[in-house]
Amino acid sequence: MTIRIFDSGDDLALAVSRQLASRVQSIQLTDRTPRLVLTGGSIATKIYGRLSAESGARWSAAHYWWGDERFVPEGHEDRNDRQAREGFLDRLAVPDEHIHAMPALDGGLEIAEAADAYAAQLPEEPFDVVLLGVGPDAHIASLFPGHPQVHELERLAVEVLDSPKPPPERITLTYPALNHTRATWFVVSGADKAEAVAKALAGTPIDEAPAAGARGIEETMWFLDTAAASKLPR
Ligand SMILES: O=C1O[C@H](COP(=O)(O)O)[C@@H](O)[C@H](O)[C@H]1O
Repeated sequence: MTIRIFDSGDDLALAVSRQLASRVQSIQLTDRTPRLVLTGGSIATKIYGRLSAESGARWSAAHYWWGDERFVPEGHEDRNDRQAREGFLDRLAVPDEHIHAMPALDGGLEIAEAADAYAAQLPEEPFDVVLLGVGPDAHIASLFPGHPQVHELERLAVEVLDSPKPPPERITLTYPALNHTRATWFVVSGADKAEAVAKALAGTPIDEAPAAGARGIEETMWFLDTAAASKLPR
């Protein structure tokens, strides 16, 4: 596991955008298609805004999934896919068939069916990078402390009906899907996340700190700003 600490959220976002571009580029140099899992959340907006066409990565040739999504109508401002489309997918001309968005409330499926439909769309091969924001309660994706979804080992995507953070209805990947990845990159900014980061890195049980349960097969990186890192032991 690697921890990188930056002076500010802006510095963190720039570093993650550069490292992601370089990872995508090196995968493409081996003639593989990069498979990336996106996150919602505040720092993700900054990262997406810094992804650029000049970086050397062919963003339009990569494929994108989500770690979680809010079960609201398509195009709703709470949708994590809208955030990513506005942040970079539209700007960098990523074709629709590469964007594997989770089903929406108005998509014609009940939420549990929608979760199963999404699970069926996941690749068999591992993801290349799973990006994860972390909430102040140490949640990742929509795996919340004390909620049964953290113990799901069979289904790859599940419904959440009572998210403590609005909106209440969501779909989330579970650990078996999130951890089927070469690399896991946590991206965390702000003093309100400091305790969550400290708990996760101390190996607190997943029931209390879901972030403690995510890891990549080859690499687990924590990108923190100094505020988010402020409760780590020296
Ligand atoms: O609700 C969510 O929250 C987390 C963290 O968001 P943040 O704004 O506190 O950084 C995010 O990772 C997740 O994708 C999202 O749906």
